[in-house]
Amino acid sequence: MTLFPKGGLIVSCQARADNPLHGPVFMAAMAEAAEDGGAVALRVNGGEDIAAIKAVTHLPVIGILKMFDHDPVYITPTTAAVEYVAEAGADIIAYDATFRARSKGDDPAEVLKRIHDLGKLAFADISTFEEGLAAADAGADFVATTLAGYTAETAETRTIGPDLKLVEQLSSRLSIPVIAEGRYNTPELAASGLNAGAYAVVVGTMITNPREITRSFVQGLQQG
Ligand SMILES: CC(=O)N[C@H](C=O)[C@@H](O)[C@H](O)[C@H](O)COP(=O)(O)O
Repeated sequence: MTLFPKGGLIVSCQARADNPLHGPVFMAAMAEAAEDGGAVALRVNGGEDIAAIKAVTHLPVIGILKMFDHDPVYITPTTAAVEYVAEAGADIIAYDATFRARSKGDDPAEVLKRIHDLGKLAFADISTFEEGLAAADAGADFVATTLAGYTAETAETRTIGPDLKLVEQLSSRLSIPVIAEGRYNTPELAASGLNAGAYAVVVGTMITNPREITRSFVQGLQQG
């Protein structure tokens, strides 16, 4: 069971507290725009935004709770976070499934179990091939390349664009859907994620973060 069709676009509607578009009113509008534009699912952070978005769209929501006080493992790092995201109405719950040591928070196996116990699908955010295999072995329903380039181990080898090689490696090995996520900043790159074998592609910044989109244009102009 996947809840959304193969080959589709998942739009991540997230805005941190320092972003002028922070808050459920703006995120719900983003979600409606994404649905109108043809997105097949949404990725959403926090209970308020998830509930607001579930009220205005029909799309399945991949919910997360970012807890930066649990850094470096901040994406839904506890079973309590899973309960909160489920309660808010998420259909699928994404969690950090990297091998990183956790000073706080729960073991990823416990987080995964809680997601399934609550009747939700588990979306494993990983940064390496080995983490992807381990997450699939553990019973995750999706494996996503979300954290490739964002962990201490992968920062040095971070690609400027998306990590297509990782998508290719995981897709040729796993039978569960592999989701391409992270730095798919153009429609062409998103298509290349599917060509690399991804089931679907998540795009965030370049659709729902006008401040970053503006910065990329300004930079383009400065570079002439
Ligand atoms: C690393 C991390 O925390 N990624 C987050 C996960 O929820 C989001 O900040 C990203 O926007 C999302 O993964 C989509 O990626 P991009 O914005 O590159 O299209």
